[in-house]
Amino acid sequence: MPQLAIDSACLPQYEKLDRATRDRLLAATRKFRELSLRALFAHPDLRIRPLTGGQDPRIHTFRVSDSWTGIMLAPESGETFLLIHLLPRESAEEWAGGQRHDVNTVMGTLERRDATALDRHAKAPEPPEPAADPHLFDRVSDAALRQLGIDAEIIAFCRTLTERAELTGWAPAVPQDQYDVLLHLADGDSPDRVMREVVQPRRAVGGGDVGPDDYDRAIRNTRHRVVMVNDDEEVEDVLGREFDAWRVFLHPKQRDLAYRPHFNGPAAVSGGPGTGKTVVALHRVKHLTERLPLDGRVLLTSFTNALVRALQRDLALLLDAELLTDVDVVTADKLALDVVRDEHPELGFRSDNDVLGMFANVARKHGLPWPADFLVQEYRHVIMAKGIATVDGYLDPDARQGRSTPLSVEQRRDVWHVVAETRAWMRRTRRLPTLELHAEAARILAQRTEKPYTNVVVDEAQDLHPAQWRTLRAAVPPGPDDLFIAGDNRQRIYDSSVSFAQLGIRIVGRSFPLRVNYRTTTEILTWAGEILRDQPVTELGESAPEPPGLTRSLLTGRPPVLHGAADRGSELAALAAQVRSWLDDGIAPGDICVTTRTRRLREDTVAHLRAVGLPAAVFNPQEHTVDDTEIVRVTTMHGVKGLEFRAVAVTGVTKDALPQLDRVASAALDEGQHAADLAAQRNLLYVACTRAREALFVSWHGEPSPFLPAA
Ligand SMILES: Nc1ncnc2c1ncn2[C@@H]1O[C@H](COP(=O)(O)OP(=O)(O)OP(=O)(O)O)[C@@H](O)[C@H]1O
Repeated sequence: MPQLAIDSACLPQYEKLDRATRDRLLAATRKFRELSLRALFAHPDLRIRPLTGGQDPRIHTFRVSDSWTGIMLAPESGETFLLIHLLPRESAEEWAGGQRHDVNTVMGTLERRDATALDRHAKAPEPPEPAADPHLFDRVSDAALRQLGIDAEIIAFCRTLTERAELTGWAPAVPQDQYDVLLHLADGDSPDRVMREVVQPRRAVGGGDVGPDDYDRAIRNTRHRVVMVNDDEEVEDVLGREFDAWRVFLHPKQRDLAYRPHFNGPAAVSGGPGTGKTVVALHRVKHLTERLPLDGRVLLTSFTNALVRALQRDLALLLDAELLTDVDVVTADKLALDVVRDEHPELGFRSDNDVLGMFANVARKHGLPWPADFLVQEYRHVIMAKGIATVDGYLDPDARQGRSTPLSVEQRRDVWHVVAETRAWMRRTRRLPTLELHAEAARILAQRTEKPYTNVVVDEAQDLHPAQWRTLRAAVPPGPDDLFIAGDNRQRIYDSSVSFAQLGIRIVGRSFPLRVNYRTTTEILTWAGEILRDQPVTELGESAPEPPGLTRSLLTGRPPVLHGAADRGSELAALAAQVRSWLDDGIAPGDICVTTRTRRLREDTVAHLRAVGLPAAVFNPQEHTVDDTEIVRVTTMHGVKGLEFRAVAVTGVTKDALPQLDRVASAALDEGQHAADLAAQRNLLYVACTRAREALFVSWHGEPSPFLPAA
């Protein structure tokens, strides 16, 4: 019986069909699965026709409705039909006539090219050019290109290119996997690296070569663009999910990481914004849950309540209801609170502001010279970060490694005294701040022989404090697949720095980068990348620099709009005009997000937008979900962490606000902390700007922030 596969190019087209046409398409796809080849080709309604004079004899068209045509690859010998595209009748034949499909025998994938356009290019007379002009791929030999799966036609084509932009302009015509190889080479990656990162992950499952005529196997191996469907439900499920393509079409590297049978210990996935780390984490949960022992449980955790709720929603799209019950999706803080409350139900929660006040009180009582800020930092970044439990531990010469303010032994004794007294006070009053809850949770979990989880998957890992990591580490027995960690140090916006090795999380040899951005246009990503110019990026959980490598987007669009206003009133007026213009362009209010530097400005901005008749509301990621489509959300820059919107306005990027110096430790107090706090604020601007999918508006009043890229 024939099999049916669907190319991802059909998804956005399906969105354009009305209900009746969708039903007709569904009925047609049923016939492709159920009828014999003879009956199919003779079917009067379907009117399957080969193209006359097309580039690819396997391409056929069929009738979906009077106005829509389906385009199908019907292999001569094989069993598998591939639905390639859905197009309005008047444009279908012209498009289909130019396309050709070939098996890439090196990667084992099925690729499509615009053969007519490439022919035309090959036959065009060479423009006169100076002989010495370098070509884009001069440094790569034909033999190396062949090994990377570039075929003769594309080798000849790429030898004519002199600039990257020429290559990207040809993206729709060049076979998709070969295009990816060429883009990596154009960005300076070595052939060895391209082999490792692009070619190998695409190679056929089960190994071995895929022959040039083995269309069936190539179709099955092209899982990043093609999905096999077995029944009506699956067809509808795939086609009706343009915005959830991540559920079905994983990048080969994403699939490799998510569905690798086992990692022999903790594994980490890093990569710039929008590279699909969350997507990989979700698929990893699917993989782990499907293999869970009878009494096993999986924990999926992220940073804020809003992110946790978004993960719950997305996981429900990926997992059967039965499997979902084996997964807890909660923040690390909620886990710690539950573990502690289990043993001490009476314990309450204490805010960080409260902690600052307590330190100030105790220091004053003892007449000590340090400001409360300094004591809180010593408590947070030394004592709690390193898990120091005794004065001797604190007096150890290595304890304060990385802190730049020297303290004599006597001074350390004084600091320890203040910290110990404050902590005792917290316990006496039965109200603990987050870090204390984690210390207690980790202690309780360490004593338990039965750990609550079989596997722990962590998203947005870059901002967790070592105390939070200790809870997560203690929640799962060490061993294969214990921790799967996704994060990006470019997006670290809080002040914690973490050494996985010191926390007993050994990821050496199991740390993998993702490099394709699926969210943001090249224009926005490139501009935002300049915010981090000269700022070295370290590897997740380590102090070593991240290996070099570009994050690239395959999307293109308009450059960011930058607006400098004379005063706050004019800035707000420009913001309102921008939001209105996005709404006029058909962007739904819920697809628009405005960020501000502080909470006070957030409230103020909402009030202004409402006053001019725009549907705006405050978004607080600890309280709200991200599903409301009726309002423009206004949130702080911290509040957009991990989220994305079609259009984002980043406001108040003013010299006095970024960096906000009252949130930066003074260099006199601790130089290292000063630099780390500044870096976190620079990252904050980067995070806010990289939430935009299509449109980014950045504004300030008075002098612009020094973090902004030079005009
Ligand atoms: N294979 C894929 N196919 C289609 N869309 C994808 C794929 N992978 C990721 N995406 C989409 O790209 C966007 C970014 O993905 P995701 O949120 O997982 O990235 P991230 O690396 O976690 O981002 P960030 O670090 O910026 O929070 C999402 O809209 C996601 O659905």
